Amino acid sequence: MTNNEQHTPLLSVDHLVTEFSAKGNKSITVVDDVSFTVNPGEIVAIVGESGSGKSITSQSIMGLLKSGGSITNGSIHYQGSNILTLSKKERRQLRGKEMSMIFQEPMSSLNPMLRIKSQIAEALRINQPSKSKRETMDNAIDLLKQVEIPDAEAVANRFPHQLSGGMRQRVMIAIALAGDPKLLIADEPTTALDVTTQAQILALIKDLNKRNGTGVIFITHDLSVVADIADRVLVMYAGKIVESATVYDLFEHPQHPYTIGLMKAMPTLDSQVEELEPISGNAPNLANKPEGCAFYPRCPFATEACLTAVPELRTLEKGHDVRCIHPVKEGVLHEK
Ligand SMILES: Nc1ncnc2c1ncn2[C@@H]1O[C@H](COP(=O)(O)OP(=O)(O)OP(=O)(O)O)[C@@H](O)[C@H]1O
Repeated sequence: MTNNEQHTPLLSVDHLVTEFSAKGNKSITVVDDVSFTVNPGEIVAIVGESGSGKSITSQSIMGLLKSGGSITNGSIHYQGSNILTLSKKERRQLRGKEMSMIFQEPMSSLNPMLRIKSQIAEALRINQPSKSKRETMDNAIDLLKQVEIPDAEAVANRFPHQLSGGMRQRVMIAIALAGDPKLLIADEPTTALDVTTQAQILALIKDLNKRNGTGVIFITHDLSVVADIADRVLVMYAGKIVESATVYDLFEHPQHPYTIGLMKAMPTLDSQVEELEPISGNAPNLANKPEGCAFYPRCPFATEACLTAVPELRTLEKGHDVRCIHPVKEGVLHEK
């Protein structure tokens, strides 16, 4: 038994189901029986194409589902307590202090009318209302330094539009760190950034994770980002986890045809554009999913059985789960 397993996980999501309902329409299940844990100091990546349910999983954890969305089954335990039983006020207190989130486009979360220092101070005051104005401002500058903003004092006096995309994302991370959270959810935080800035932000998140022992859920559609940052990976397809493994196992021994497809579509430093193979077809319409395996219509290895068999998530070896009746390990994959 490893050290991590002896302790209660920081976060434990069990059989989570989240649905959306629109007036007069049947409700649509967008997160379907999702279970995973995050330990302190661990970075868990959730990867999958657009619409696979990554963001709704994180919004369910944060208690930030938009209207029409609701959790209809399962539990979410934070440090051993089911947070789904908390009041709205208690959930609000948890956000910002215990768990924080950063998004793809910082501009939509920052107030364009307020200087950076005031926005960080506002986040600090929620958690430390008794601190003097001077102390709060000093803490705000410290946070900007922690996220490696050069000339923090000058940046503190600027407005969001005066900063580059990378600097704005650093400011968002500083705001997310104001309550000293133990869990950070990063939803595609580097997608809008150029490659160099992306690498700097990833390095910063890794550094904060190692230095403060923060558990991180990192959401992305980009496997090269996963390879760079994650300890463990959950691959999502049509609302379900289809593969879950350590980052090493996932890249060395991918088991699910969807994961293999994502890898073939992933550019590497020495790959030629013509070698890349996008996965054929489109992700299914969640209101009208195929009957058996949801990946069946796009799967180059599918057999008759996949048309009707609904695959369970099963453990192939310790720490490596797959939702496929023909995983690579069992040696039955033959491309059609
Ligand atoms: N407010 C909403 N009402 C109805 N359906 C929604 C709503 N928000 C999201 N969905 C549906 O939930 C599914 C999962 O969406 P989600 O945003 O979690 O996907 P994602 O994997 O994060 O994709 P992306 O990378 O594009 O953000 C999608 O099919 C989407 O259409």
